[in-house]
This record gives sequence, C-alpha cells and structure tokens, in this order.
Amino acid sequence: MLSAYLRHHYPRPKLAQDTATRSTSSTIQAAPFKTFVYIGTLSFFLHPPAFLSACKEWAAGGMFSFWILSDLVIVVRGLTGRDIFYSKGMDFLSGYKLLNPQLKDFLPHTQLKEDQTWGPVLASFSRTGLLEKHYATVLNAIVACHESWGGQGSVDLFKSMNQMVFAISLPLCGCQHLASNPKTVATLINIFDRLDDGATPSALLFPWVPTPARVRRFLAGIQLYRMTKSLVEFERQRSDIDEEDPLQDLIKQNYPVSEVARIIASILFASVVNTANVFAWALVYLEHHAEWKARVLAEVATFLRENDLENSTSLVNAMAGVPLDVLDEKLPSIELVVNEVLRFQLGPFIRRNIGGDIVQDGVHIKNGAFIMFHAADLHHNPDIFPNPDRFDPERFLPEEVEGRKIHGTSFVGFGAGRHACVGKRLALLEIKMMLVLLVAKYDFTIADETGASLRRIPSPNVVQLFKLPEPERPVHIQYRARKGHSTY
Ligand code: HEM
Repeated sequence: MLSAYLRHHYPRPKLAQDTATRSTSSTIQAAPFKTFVYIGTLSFFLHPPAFLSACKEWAAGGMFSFWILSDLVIVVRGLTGRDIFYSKGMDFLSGYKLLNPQLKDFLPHTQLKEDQTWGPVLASFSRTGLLEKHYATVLNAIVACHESWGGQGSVDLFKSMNQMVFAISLPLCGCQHLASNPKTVATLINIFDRLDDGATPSALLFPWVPTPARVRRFLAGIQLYRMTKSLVEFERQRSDIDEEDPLQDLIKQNYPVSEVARIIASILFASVVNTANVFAWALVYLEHHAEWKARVLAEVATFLRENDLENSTSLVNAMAGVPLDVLDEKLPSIELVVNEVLRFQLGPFIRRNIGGDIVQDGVHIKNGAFIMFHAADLHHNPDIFPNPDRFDPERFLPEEVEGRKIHGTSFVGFGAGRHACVGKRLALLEIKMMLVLLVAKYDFTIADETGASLRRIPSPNVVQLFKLPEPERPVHIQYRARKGHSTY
C-alpha cells in the first residue's frame, strides 16, 4: 500500500527540467526526480533495478545522476562511461558500502592506509593452492550433496546449487573444521540466508526501524560471531599449523575475532553468490539450447574417458588425481557458456571517485561523487556483440575475443582493470568439478516448478543490484542416476 501511494505521488521520471533542490553543477543532466534532503531520490529506494531501467530509457543513452541520501550517484554510459569507470582513482569498496547494507556491516572495519585495499587479503583465500590442498574435501562436499538428493527426484536448482557451492567454499575459506559437520554447514547456510535477507537499498532508509528482517540479520550476525570465535579458538590451539593457511595468517596478525568473522563472511559471500547462480543459469541455458547441452555433455564424456575416470572404483579418488591444470584446459565449452550467461545476466557496478575531479568528453565528475556503470552498456552493444539477444557462446572463442580487442575492454563478466575478479579461476574450476560429477552420476533435465519443460528462459528477479539474480519463478533439476554410473 505504501509503495502504491509513493508511486502515485512520485511517478516515473519524465523529460523535464530538474526540480531537485540540489544541482550536480556538472555537464551531466541531473535527473528530474523528486529529491528529499534526508533520503535522496525516493523512487530509487522503492525498486532500484526498475528505477535504473526507467532512467536509462528516459536518458536515451545519456548519462544521468540521482541522490542516495546525501550522496550523488552519476550513471556513466557507453564507452566513455566505461573509460571513466575503469580509470585510476576509483575506490571499489566505498561504492558497495554505500548501497549494500549487508556489505556495510560485513566488510572489515580496520582502517587501511590510503593506497591499501582488502584485495590481497581476500585474494589469499582464493589461491588455487588451497583448492589443491582441499581438492578431495571439495569433491566429497559435492558428492555429499548428491547423496542427499538420492538416486532420482527433483530439487530447486538455484537453492541446491547455492548449498553445494556453500559446502565447497567453507573449506576454502579456512572453515574446514566447520565444513566436516553437516549440521554446522546447515546452520551456517541458514545464518547467511538471514544475513542476505532484506539486503536491499531500501534497508538504508530508516535504518533505526527494527523490521523483522533486520532483527533476524542482527541475531544471525551474533550467531556467526560466536561460531567464528570458536573456530578461531580451535585454530589457535591447532598444532599442525600450515604456513599457507590464510586464516592462520589473520590469526597470527592478531586481527580481532569480530574482524576475522567479517573477513570470512565477505569471502563466503563473494565466492558463493555468483558461482552458484552462474552455474545454475548455465544449466538453464543449456536445457534451452540442445546443441550446446549435447556439446558440453560430450566434452565431459571425453574428459571422463581420457582420464580413466569412467570405470574407476572411486570416482572422487580418481578425480582428485587429475591435476587442476588439466581441468583448466579441458571442458572449454562450459567456460564459453558461463561467459555468455554473464553477458546476459550481469548488472551494474559502482565506485567512488577519490582521485580528484574528472572531465572527459564533456562529462565532469567531481571528487567524492559515486559512479555507476551497467555491464549491459558493453554486453548488449550491437557494435561489440552483434545480434546481442542471441545466445551464442562461440562469441567467446579465442579468435572472437581477439577480434573484439579493437573496442578495448568489452566484456566485464569477471570485472576488469584493477578490481578484476580474484576468484575467476577458482570459480571455473568449481563449476567444472560440479559439472563432471553431475554428468558422471545423473541424467538430468531442467524444468519449471510443476515439472513441465521450460518454454523460454525464465525472467530474472533482479532484487539486489550487485548480485547475479535468480529467476522469478523457481526452476527445478530433475535427475535420475545413470545405469552403471561410476561409484563415488
Ligand atoms: C562465476 C563466479 C564469479 C563471478 C561471475 C565473479 C564476478 C566478479 C566481478 C564482475 C568482479 C568485479 C566487480 C566490480 O568491478 O565492481 C569481481 C570481483 C571480485 N571477486 Fe569475483 N566472481 C566470481 C567468483 C568469485 C570467487 C569464487 C571469489 C573468491 C573466492 C571471488 C572474489 C572476488 C573478489 C575478492 C573481488 C574483488 C577484487 C578486488 O577487490 O580487487 N569471486 N568478481
């Protein structure tokens, strides 16, 4: 009711003179939105993705700006926008902190020096050396999920992939001790669901109001702190200390427990949200494009055969013996599909300009302003990706990528520039492991929640701006163990 009232009183932006009380004093046209001194542009908070797409339509390819509380956000567009966004002097974290209340609470609080970032600490958790060390544990975590599915049935695809990636990520985040107990894993998943719940920009409004979702998040935070505290105490007493262990590193540097909890939480968020949803979307797109499904399955069959995994007495043991480099090189088609999924589904990114005023192509961005750039400005640009609505993973064949270099950075599925994703290799390896074990054990199809085949690719439900969305309606994976499948 409230949102209907607000929409009635503050309708979609129209092409008109700015009525905002503040002006950007730049050459970027300030959006003609109702702007409130203490809130900013109200319609942004009601439904951020809908607001942004309405603005894009309104601004017809041009740049526009709006207010979040007392901060100006400039949406930079096109290739000029890309150049501004990926230029020097852009702060990565303060942008996400501005808009994502969940991050605001869960990013480390320790003050860093001017030129420091959390990147190296976070990157230390995504070293593939860790994956090598925990290879068998990761494979066993996938198998444990399959065992909970049984030989035949149907489960919610996005939910179960989230559970699977969560279980894989725990040992890689230094929580191998917690990962070994399925009950603890279930509790942690529940904590993260509650932390994620209600993590929309609207939570920035009236943050003092204790809505049920906020109370749940608060309690989940305390529970996570307690679990991390016992983890840190356990790790402190361990005698078999491993020099390469990033959690041990943090403990040695005497980070407070609350800070360790926040670092582990941010790593788990970074590694789970995108990896799980990308893999789930990839299976959905494959279901819709039979020729690609056949191609991916054929590659897995060849991989199993070439590595003598087909008739192994224990697939997990045999697969743990396949070097990660081999996994990197093989199964190229699923990588092409993952890139194409990201090209379709990725949303906006945000930064804060802390490097002084910028003037480029007549656009003036003041120091301190936030800037947003939508991946679609590159990914759906027909000059860069001809016929952009067509699903065509071959766009990512090496020769095609080479041909696009004349455009500069054209694909940002794993980010670009100084904040490119540190977990890309890890994510692709995890996706390949999940794919191989899935195909080795099951025949599967993707269906809607009633069990009917998908007639079209489901619409994404874009609730959070910086997270790969899930579909509007649940999608299921229907599976049946293959006759004579490899034993785990
Ligand atoms: C398919 C899965 C993944 C996708 C699509 C993905 C995508 C991205 C993108 C687009 C960015 C850049 C964001 C920006 O420019 O604002 C990024 C950054 C980052 N990603 Fe990923 N990511 C994935 C998996 C992972 C995993 C598994 C980890 C960790 C273990 C991870 C850790 C990070 C970190 C720490 C950054 C920030 C780097 C920095 O601060 O410089 N990501 N990722």
